[in-house]
Amino acid sequence: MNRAGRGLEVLGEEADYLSLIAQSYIIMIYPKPNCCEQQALYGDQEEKLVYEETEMVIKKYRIILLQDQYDNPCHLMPYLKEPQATGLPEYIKIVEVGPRDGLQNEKVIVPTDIKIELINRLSKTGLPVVEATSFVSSKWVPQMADHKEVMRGIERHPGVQYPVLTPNLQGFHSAVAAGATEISVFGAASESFSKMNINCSIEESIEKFEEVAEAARNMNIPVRGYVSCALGCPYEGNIIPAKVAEVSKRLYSIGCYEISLGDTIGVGTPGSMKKMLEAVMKEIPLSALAVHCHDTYGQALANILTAIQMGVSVVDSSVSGLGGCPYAKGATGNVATEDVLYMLNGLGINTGVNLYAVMEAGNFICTALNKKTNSKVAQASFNIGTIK
Ligand SMILES: CC(C)(COP(=O)([O-])OP(=O)([O-])OC[C@H]1O[C@@H](n2cnc3c(N)ncnc32)[C@H](O)[C@@H]1OP(=O)([O-])[O-])[C@@H](O)C(=O)NCCC(=O)NCCSC(=O)C[C@@](C)(O)CC(=O)[O-]
Repeated sequence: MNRAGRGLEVLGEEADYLSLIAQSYIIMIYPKPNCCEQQALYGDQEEKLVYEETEMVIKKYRIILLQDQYDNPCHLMPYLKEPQATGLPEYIKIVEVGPRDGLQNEKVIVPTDIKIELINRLSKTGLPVVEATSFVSSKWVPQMADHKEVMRGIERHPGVQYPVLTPNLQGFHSAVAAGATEISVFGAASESFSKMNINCSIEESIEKFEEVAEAARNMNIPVRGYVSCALGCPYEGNIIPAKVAEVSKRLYSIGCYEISLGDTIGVGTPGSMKKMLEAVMKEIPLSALAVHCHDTYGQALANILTAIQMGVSVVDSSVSGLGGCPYAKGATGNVATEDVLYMLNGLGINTGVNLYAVMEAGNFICTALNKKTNSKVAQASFNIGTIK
């Protein structure tokens, strides 16, 4: 069977797509990946063949066939529709941060097997990135002390990246030894927050990140960079957009392929998001920007919409809206992945993620933590009985 040929037919016809499913292959369409995703995905010769044959014909997407990866292929259907002419990005990459940012703030230590099961469930939803844990000091963040066991215990799905936080070389080496293939450094646009969070000034932090980035580059490990307090700081209040732009530029210049702008305490509004992004976009290509919103003041979705209207196409979110930062008092959860997906689905924007499967993963972790979901979408779905 010419699998590549069938893949091309599928783009035009849903019927062909379904017949492909019937042959137990599932088609996934991604925007063109960065090189690291390619490495992860193209270990298999057949997949490589598919890529090479289809890329000539389809400019915007690449196609990969994965055998029986998902229980429910229906979530892939929206890929097949023509994107709406809204001026918004056609595809948005969702970076799921629940297992790290979501759980790091839980007061009671979450058993390692629950963390692993959560990551495994999220991996089956079509999410391209699931941030797994952080290699930080267990004295500072006891909840992440089982980072090695988590990294060793998870099932790695093709096409899914599992980045981990590493504040310094010590964390980097432990992460690599535990099998990490992507890492994130995390700085801040606020001196006070930097000191409270990672016990050093912004300048000192960038020196440490530079060492990490160099070590990572030597091992072909991609590095993502966070800039916390991009829209406000729990200690200093307002942060000027120029400072966010300056720190973002530094992180980009040391080799971070993506800069995630964190509204750490969820104080931003569409107005401040716009001003901050305008400043950052002068220094960094739009394609390298992500937004990471907390929902403390209920502004997260509005802020994300503002960012995507400005062309940002990477959004961090956390299943069930779990989260907070141990060094940002009062910060509530991250924006819920379910709510972001619901909004993006409504805008006709592809994410490749199955909302229903994410809600089920959310139900799993909320049951394990004995807490109610913070996702409005999951709450509404439970209320009307679409999930038991
Ligand atoms: C950064 C450090 C480690 C500096 O901590 P330090 O105390 O300044 O480090 P140190 O170099 O002086 O070493 C002191 C001890 O820490 C150990 N140590 C040193 N480094 C590591 C490491 N990597 N992993 C494990 N252990 C480490 C080191 O071995 C030593 O152990 P001891 O000899 O006392 O037994 C500390 O401040 C820390 O762990 N902070 C935690 C920060 C954190 O995880 N914050 C939450 C994540 S950031 C966030 O949530 C925001 C974000 C990303 O989501 C975006 C947003 O919303 O804005």
